[in-house]
Amino acid sequence: MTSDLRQDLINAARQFYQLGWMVGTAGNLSAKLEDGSFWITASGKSKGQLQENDFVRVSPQGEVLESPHPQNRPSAETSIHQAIYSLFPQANACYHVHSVEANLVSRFTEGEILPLPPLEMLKGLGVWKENPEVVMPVFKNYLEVPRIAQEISERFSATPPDVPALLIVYHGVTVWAESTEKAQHYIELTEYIFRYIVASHQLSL
Ligand SMILES: CSC[C@@H](O)[C@@H](O)C(=O)COP(=O)(O)O
Ligand SMILES: [Zn+2]
Repeated sequence: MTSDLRQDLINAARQFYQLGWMVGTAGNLSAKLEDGSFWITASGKSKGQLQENDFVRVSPQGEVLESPHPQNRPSAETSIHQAIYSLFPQANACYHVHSVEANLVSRFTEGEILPLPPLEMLKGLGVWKENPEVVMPVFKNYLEVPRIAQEISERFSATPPDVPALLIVYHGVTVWAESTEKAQHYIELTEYIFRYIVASHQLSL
């Protein structure tokens, strides 16, 4: 069971790496187990060639429970995954990638939000509305990652997001879902929406 989930993360990371969304060790992926602990990519690993021992299993509080290599450290952004699993108990996977488009759309944010175009693809993110007017929450990219996690916890506790995704400005997107398969879809969908936004600005639409 645990090894299956890591295999899902390995396969997703390889695909995202090939798409240019996890180059130079960027990004981190995690999947939650039934006891609430989660496997997360160890910090600084090449995401195109992960192996099962390139992960760390951490508790919901962030303690390392299992580390197949003694030198493995949990992702530097583990606190964001912890915040997401704590805020959304139904989430079983949390994926974070860095695409060029996520950084380009950072230019089109309006304070704490990125307005999303009313695309059919939003249905894939759970938005079942005609001509939806929804936004993606945007967070500042503090050097101290726990500070980003704290702001995510505070804002989402007060106001649940329209979509299961958030953008850290000039950094990348994070999505969460009930399964690793859905988290992969959500990354593909958010990246599609980012490409659309970038293209529409290029066309001055
Ligand atoms: C290419 S550096 C990117 C990191 O600073 C970070 O943002 C990231 O996504 C990967 O950190 P990691 O600690 O490997 O999970
Ligand atoms: Zn990152």
